[in-house]
Amino acid sequence: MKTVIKVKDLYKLYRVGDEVVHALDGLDFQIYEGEFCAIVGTSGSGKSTLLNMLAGLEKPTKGEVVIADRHIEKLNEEQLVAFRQENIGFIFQSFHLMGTMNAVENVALPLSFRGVPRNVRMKKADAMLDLVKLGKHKKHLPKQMSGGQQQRVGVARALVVDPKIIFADEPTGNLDSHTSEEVMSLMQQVVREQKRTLVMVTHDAHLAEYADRVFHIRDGKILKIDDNRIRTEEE
Ligand SMILES: Nc1ncnc2c1ncn2[C@@H]1O[C@H](COP(=O)(O)OP(=O)(O)OP(=O)(O)O)[C@@H](O)[C@H]1O
Repeated sequence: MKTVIKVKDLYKLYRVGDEVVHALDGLDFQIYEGEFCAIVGTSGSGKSTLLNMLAGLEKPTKGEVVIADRHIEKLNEEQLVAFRQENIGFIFQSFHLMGTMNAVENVALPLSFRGVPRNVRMKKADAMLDLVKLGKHKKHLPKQMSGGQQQRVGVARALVVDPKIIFADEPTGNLDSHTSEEVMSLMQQVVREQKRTLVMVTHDAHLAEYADRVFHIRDGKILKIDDNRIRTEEE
């Protein structure tokens, strides 16, 4: 199996007044190509800090984050922007869709930042919306769609740039439990079909069951890593 993300001896400390918070307290792990990994923990356990380190949004205090053979912690801002554009798709809790653009236009947006011609953009966005089963809602504005449909647009938008890795931060945090399950199973399916690597952060241990592997994090440390694939095979 090919390693896509390698985290080595990772620390992030924050100083708050006289106190030092160990947000990440010595993490070591690898994520392999094609895996769906969930990082699970309660509020304040360090999930968002970890995702920020992986995406290069913050610098670690110590340690290494190697993604697709690049040392993320050593890149400057300009290199990081280029790296993210080339390798990473994001799915956000609050969808982050443009209210004045319809579904296809929203999905096509990341391609316009890369200078892809309009007809190619629209064709790709169209295909992605079919993939997330929103074929009938292509011309709908975000406000004309349900929360679950809006997040499916978010999933399509993350995939449209052919990213090696997708990061999702509480992607179903604003959805009811039934819709959350639908979005999770869609993400699971497209990640498998398209052989993407997906790293999702959630506080919900039940939703984490959709992942291939579950990293349990507490006080900035990994307590254990569960492999759901082994269990599924045994069942
Ligand atoms: N910028 C910061 N300055 C100081 N402390 C911080 C900062 N960011 C995070 N922390 C602290 O680091 C720890 C981990 O925070 P983090 O946001 O990663 O947790 P989380 O698991 O994502 O929580 P939640 O589920 O509530 O978002 C917490 O104790 C938090 O208070």
